[in-house]
Amino acid sequence: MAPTKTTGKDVYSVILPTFNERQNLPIITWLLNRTFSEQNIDWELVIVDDGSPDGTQDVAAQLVKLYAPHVQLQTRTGKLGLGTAYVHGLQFAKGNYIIIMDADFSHHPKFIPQMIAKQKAGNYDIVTGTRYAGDGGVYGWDLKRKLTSKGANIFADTVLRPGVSDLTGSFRLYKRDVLEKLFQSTDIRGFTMQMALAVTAKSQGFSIAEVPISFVDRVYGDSKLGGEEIVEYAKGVLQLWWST
Ligand SMILES: Nc1nc2c(ncn2[C@@H]2O[C@H](COP(=O)(O)OP(=O)(O)O[C@H]3O[C@H](CO)[C@@H](O)[C@H](O)[C@@H]3O)[C@@H](O)[C@H]2O)c(=O)[nH]1
Repeated sequence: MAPTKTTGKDVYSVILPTFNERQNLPIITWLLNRTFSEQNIDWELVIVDDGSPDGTQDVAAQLVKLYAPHVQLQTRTGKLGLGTAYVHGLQFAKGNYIIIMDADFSHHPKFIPQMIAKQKAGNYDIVTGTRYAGDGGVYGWDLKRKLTSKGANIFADTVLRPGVSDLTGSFRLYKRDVLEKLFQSTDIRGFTMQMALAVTAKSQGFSIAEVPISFVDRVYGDSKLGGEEIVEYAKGVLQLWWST
């Protein structure tokens, strides 16, 4: 892909929440470095680790040295959840654009230049990766997980009508000030937060563009999504329906 045109002052901060990602972290960091370097884009990586027992923080500390000054490690004690990890990471991020993604390659860095180009083309407030439009897709999930994800999107779309094809996906590019406003506007966190941020953004008039992505299930480690999160999600949809 041809290099993406940025203003020269733009800095992209990737916030990467990690819990037990020791095996994935070196490769995702290498891929991010390669992607941004090839495009000559100013970037940083903010790893937010919640005391992973598998030694993720030791690996991250090595990466901080190896990729200096691009990588920083922020730690919290105990597993405090995906949503609050983004909020925590944003306090330390220096970029005027924020990218949030997973550490396990389900979100491949190769889509980042397309997301940046899309944002620039329309000066969008948010660009979201979508598995459910264009040539986007999901690979490697069993039927139960596919139905859960699709069902969660259909449920929220039917109740809230936000016009975003992938409400639960978390591979997104935000203008920093927009993300800050959204964090202040909704207190919904956890896995439900992606949906809450998109719905709140739409209700506040922010523009959202989409880039189709291939979501590939993780090879190393386990998903942290459980029944509790699914119940929380349903509650979150109804809470937003009531409040918007
Ligand atoms: N710091 C921190 N990180 C966490 C925590 N829980 C999960 N993570 C990190 O958050 C990312 C996503 O977690 P997974 O457990 O791999 O998520 P998933 O089940 O594959 O869910 C994906 O799909 C969902 C539905 O489409 C998405 O909503 C979700 O954001 C994610 O993309 C990974 O980098 C993981 O290490 C936590 O409590 N704390």
